[in-house]
Amino acid sequence: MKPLLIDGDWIETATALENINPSDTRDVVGRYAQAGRAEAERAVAAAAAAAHGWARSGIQQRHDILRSAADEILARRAELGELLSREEGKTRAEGIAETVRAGQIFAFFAGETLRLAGEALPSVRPGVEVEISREPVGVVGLITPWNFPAAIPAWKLAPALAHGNTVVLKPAELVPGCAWALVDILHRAGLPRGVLNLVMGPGRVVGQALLENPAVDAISFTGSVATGARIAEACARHMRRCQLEMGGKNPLVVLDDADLGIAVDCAVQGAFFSTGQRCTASSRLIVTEGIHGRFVEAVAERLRGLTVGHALKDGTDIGPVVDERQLAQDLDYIEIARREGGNLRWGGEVLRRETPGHYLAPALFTDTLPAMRINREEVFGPVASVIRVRDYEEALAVANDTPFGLSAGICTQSLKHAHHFRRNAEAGMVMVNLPTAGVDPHVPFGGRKGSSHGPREQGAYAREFYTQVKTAYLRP
Ligand SMILES: NC(=O)C1=CN([C@@H]2O[C@H](COP(=O)(O)OP(=O)(O)OC[C@H]3O[C@@H](n4cnc5c(N)ncnc54)[C@H](OP(=O)(O)O)[C@@H]3O)[C@@H](O)[C@H]2O)C=CC1
Ligand SMILES: O=C(O)CCC(=O)C(=O)O
Repeated sequence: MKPLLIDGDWIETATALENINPSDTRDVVGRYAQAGRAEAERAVAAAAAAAHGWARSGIQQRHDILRSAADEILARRAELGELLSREEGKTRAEGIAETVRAGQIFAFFAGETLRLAGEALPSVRPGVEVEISREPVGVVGLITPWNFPAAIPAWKLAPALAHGNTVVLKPAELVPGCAWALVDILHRAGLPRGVLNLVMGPGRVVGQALLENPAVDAISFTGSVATGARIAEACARHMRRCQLEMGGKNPLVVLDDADLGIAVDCAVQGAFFSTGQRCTASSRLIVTEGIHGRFVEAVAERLRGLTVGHALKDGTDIGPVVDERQLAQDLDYIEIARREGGNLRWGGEVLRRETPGHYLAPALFTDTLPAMRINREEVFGPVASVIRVRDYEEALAVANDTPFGLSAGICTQSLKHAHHFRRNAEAGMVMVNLPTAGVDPHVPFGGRKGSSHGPREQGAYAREFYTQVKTAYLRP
C-alpha cells in the first residue's frame, strides 16, 4: 500500500483504494492508503506546527529542495509519464509531456525562491522609511482534480513551498499515483517534518475536513464549479483566502480568412486531445459562413484518421475517458445535443478495444445554436459543437455569450481581427492561431467570470496567492 505522509512519517491505513487503469480496468495501478477526518486533522496540525520554522527557512535551502525535485522528475520522465498515462488515460506522449511540464514548474519556482524581492520607498513623513515585504500565508490546503495528475499538483505545490508555506495536499481519488510520486520526491529531497503532508481520501470527507479546519489559512482548488462554490462558501466563513480554477466552455473562432490547416489543427488538438478532459478544451467551434463547409469536412476527415485506444499503445492518438462516471456524463451530453437538434457529424459512440476500457469516439456536432445546453455547460470529454455565424462581429458576440471565461481562441490571418479579439474576448487567456488548450509553465494561468476566482496561478503571479504583503514604517 502507498501510505499517507503526515508530519514526516509514512502512515498506512486500515483501508486502501485501488487505482484503476481506464485503458484496461483489469489493471490495478496501485493500492493507496485512505485518510479519514482524523488523519486530515493530524496533517493540518503537523503543517501548522511546521509553519513558523519553514517560513524562516533559508531561500537557498528551499531552492535546493525544489531544484532537486525538478531534476528527479525530469530524469524519471519516461517512468512517471507512463504512471500518469496508466492512471489517467492520457497517451504516453501526453503523459511524458505533462511530467516534463511538472519538472519545469519545480525548476521555475526553485528560481523564484531567489527572486522574491520587496520594495523600499520614501515616506511622506520626513525621517521615516517604508519597506514592503512578502511573507508566507501559513498552512495551505491544496485540492487537486484528476485531469492533470502531475502538472496541477506541481503548480500548486511548487509556489506554496517556494514562498515558505506548509502544505496539506489532497489529490483526486481517481489519480493518487502521480501526487504520491511527487510527494515522495519532495520528501526525499529534504523537506523538514510537517512541511508537506499528503492525505489521500474522498473529497467529501478529507477535503471537507480541510475546509472546516480553522488552522488552514488558504485553499487552492481546481475542479468542478459545484465543488468550487462549496469551497468559496467555506472559505468566506473562515475569512480565509481561496483560489479556484473551475470549468470552461472555451470558444475557438474560425474566420473565413483562416489558414484551413492551422484551424483544423487547433480545433482537433484543442477539442479532442487529452480526450477533451481539459478545462481549456475548445468545446465551441464558432465558424463563419464562408469557411464553414470546408472546415467541418476537414475536421471530420481528421477525426476519421485518429486512433482511439489504450493510452500506452503505440499509434494511439486519443486515450480512454477517465472512468465510467465521466463516460456516462459524456454520453448524456451527446444525447442531450441530439435531442436539442444538433447534427452528430462524426463519432459519439462507445468503442470496444482489445482491453476493457472507457473508449469513446470523439464527437463532432454541427448545426448547433448558442442557447443549446451543449453550448452552455461543460461536458469535459471529447465532444465539440460547431456554431455557424455570419461574420466576425457575430462570432465575437457568441464567443463571449457564456458564463465561463477561461480561454478563447481565434484562427484568422487578419491582424485587425486578431487584435480586436485579443482585446475584447472575455477570457483570462487568448490564443491566436493556437489551440485554446496547452499553456506555458512560466506565465499566469486563469480565467474570468465563472471559470476562476481569486489570484492567478503559475509564473511569478503565483506569489499574489501564496504570500501576504507587510508594510513596515521605520524611523531609524
Ligand atoms: N476545471 C477542471 O480542471 C476540472 C473540472 N472538472 C469538472 O468536474 C466534473 C466532476 O469531476 P469531479 O472529479 O467530481 O470534480 P470535483 O470538483 O468533485 O473534484 C475536484 C477535487 O475536489 C475534491 N472534492 C470533492 N468534493 C469535495 C468537498 N466536498 N470538499 C472538498 N473537496 C472536495 C475531489 O476529491 P475526490 O476526487 O476525492 O472526490 C477532487 O480532489 C467533471 O466532469 C468536470 O466537468 C473536473 C476536474 C477538473
Ligand atoms: O490546457 C492546459 O495546458 C491546462 C489545462 C488545465 O489546467 C485543466 O484542464 O485543468
